[in-house]
Amino acid sequence: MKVLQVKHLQKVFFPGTDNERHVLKNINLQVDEGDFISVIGNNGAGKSTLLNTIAGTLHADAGEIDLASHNVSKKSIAYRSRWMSRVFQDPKMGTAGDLTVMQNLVLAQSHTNTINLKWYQRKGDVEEYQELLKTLNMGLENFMDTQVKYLSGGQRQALSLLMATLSKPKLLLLDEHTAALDPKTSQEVMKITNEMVQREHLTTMMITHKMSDALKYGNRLVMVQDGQIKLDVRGAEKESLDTAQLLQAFE
Ligand SMILES: Nc1ncnc2c1ncn2[C@@H]1O[C@H](COP(=O)(O)OP(=O)(O)OP(=O)(O)O)[C@@H](O)[C@H]1O
Repeated sequence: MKVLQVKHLQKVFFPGTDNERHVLKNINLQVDEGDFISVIGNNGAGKSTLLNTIAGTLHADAGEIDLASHNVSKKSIAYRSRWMSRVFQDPKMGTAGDLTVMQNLVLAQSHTNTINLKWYQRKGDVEEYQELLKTLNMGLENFMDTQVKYLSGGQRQALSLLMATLSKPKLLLLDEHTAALDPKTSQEVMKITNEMVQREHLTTMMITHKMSDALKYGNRLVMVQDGQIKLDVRGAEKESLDTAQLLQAFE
């Protein structure tokens, strides 16, 4: 079953001026349920613009976006977020620094349920959240009442991931979500990401500049180049790719 269908998507920045730039040129992409897609490409290729138009941060100039069988092309970010979650490069973007770990989790949950911050302070619920945090293996279950601004970047990004997936989104968008972390933490967060995606069967699009991660994780790899999809491989074909072949595909 398809989760996302992008049809003839186009985005032009500064149209009609000397700076006119066609950043998305007739992009067509179908994302099936359970796909875990690594999205790679040169700086300025259009990867983030593609994610931004899917998420609704930017509106496309032409084309159509169907998400969970709804035409969302002209819909707001809020409307699309019924089915979609996003984690950004900056760990600060996905969490509220002045709120505690617990309060952040409650807030994330309240996007789908009508609950309030107090309601979820009951013992049973605290334990439920602690169990969830334990799955991250970052010791966050011991910091339930700590303000998130005091966490490390890796802990904060792992929490962002958990918050983004609490509502069991149909589509998870990861926009270079490990790029701001040190190499070791980046690998830890990548491992957590993969475990979460597999456990929850999350359909995922992940932008990364790390060729090794793009090859290692996911069932599918999409390369964006100059606003177009240059490469779209999956399954055994993806498995057989190596870094040298990928680098060759870059122009
Ligand atoms: N809001 C915007 N207004 C004007 N130009 C933009 C805007 N967003 C992106 N661009 C331009 O569109 C082009 C593609 O940018 P985009 O961020 O999508 O590339 P990318 O593939 O994600 O690159 P990177 O790997 O460097 O993040 C770039 O030339 C960028 O300067």
